[in-house]
Amino acid sequence: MLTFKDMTVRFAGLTAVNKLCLEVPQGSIYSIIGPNGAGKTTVFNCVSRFYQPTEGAIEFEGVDLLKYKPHQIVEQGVARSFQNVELFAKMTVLDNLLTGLHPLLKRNVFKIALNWPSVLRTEREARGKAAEIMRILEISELAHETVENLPYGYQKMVDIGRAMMAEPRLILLDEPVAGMNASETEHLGQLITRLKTQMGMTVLLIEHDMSLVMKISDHIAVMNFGEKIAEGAPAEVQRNPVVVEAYLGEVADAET
Ligand SMILES: Nc1ncnc2c1ncn2[C@@H]1O[C@H](COP(=O)(O)OP(=O)(O)OP(=O)(O)O)[C@@H](O)[C@H]1O
Repeated sequence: MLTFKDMTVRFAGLTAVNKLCLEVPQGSIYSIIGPNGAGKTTVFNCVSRFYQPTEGAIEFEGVDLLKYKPHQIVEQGVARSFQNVELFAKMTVLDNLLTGLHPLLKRNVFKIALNWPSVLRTEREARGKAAEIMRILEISELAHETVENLPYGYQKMVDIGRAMMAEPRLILLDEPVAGMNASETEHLGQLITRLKTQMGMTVLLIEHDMSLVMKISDHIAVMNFGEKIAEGAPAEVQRNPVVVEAYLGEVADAET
């Protein structure tokens, strides 16, 4: 579904990502792990088109993704959550979710000007969709709460809910459980699995919580210093000595 072909990203003298090749299969939870500064978020920023790779290609469903601008990506079926929650803090949960549709609605501006009943229908449908997503996230009772008043774990949920609003076929989640406690992590892990199994989305995940990654991923790519150093199913990656040395050493030691 998503293919990286020899993608390199350089910032001045620094090579953040070096000749990366990845193939993300449709319908999978595909995780990218690696130490801080390995290049994971840079990969996301290329997919969401905030960064332009220096070399190489990204294809989504066989189409060159690099020809699109950031605001066109949602229309192509790709949405993302952010490492640091980036919501409208003074707005309600419901209104934040509705902003997730904004990139899709924008192009209908003439329709909006000329056809008021259809706009009302669109708004009704949008609210219906937001209600459905809040139900899935189990945050319906928070619909009219101002986001800045919510605990961090709930803000993360809203951030993901906003990405879900566009019904993407591919959703990028950047450290979704960072800052969450164990039960919030468990809950969100189940939700991420449901994005795949019930909603048919493909999930590209960056996450430092190794027990979550090992539990929910179908496939894991490991990066270090901008390079892919290993990939495979969770069990394969977990026992790969190169990975253990680069990243999982402490986790493996702790578990044995
Ligand atoms: N806009 C930028 N300008 C210059 N350097 C950058 C930029 N974005 C990222 N980098 C550098 O690229 C490297 C990879 O950073 P990146 O954020 O992709 O790593 P990461 O694996 O996501 O790390 P973390 O797990 O800490 O989020 C780092 O050395 C970082 O400082």
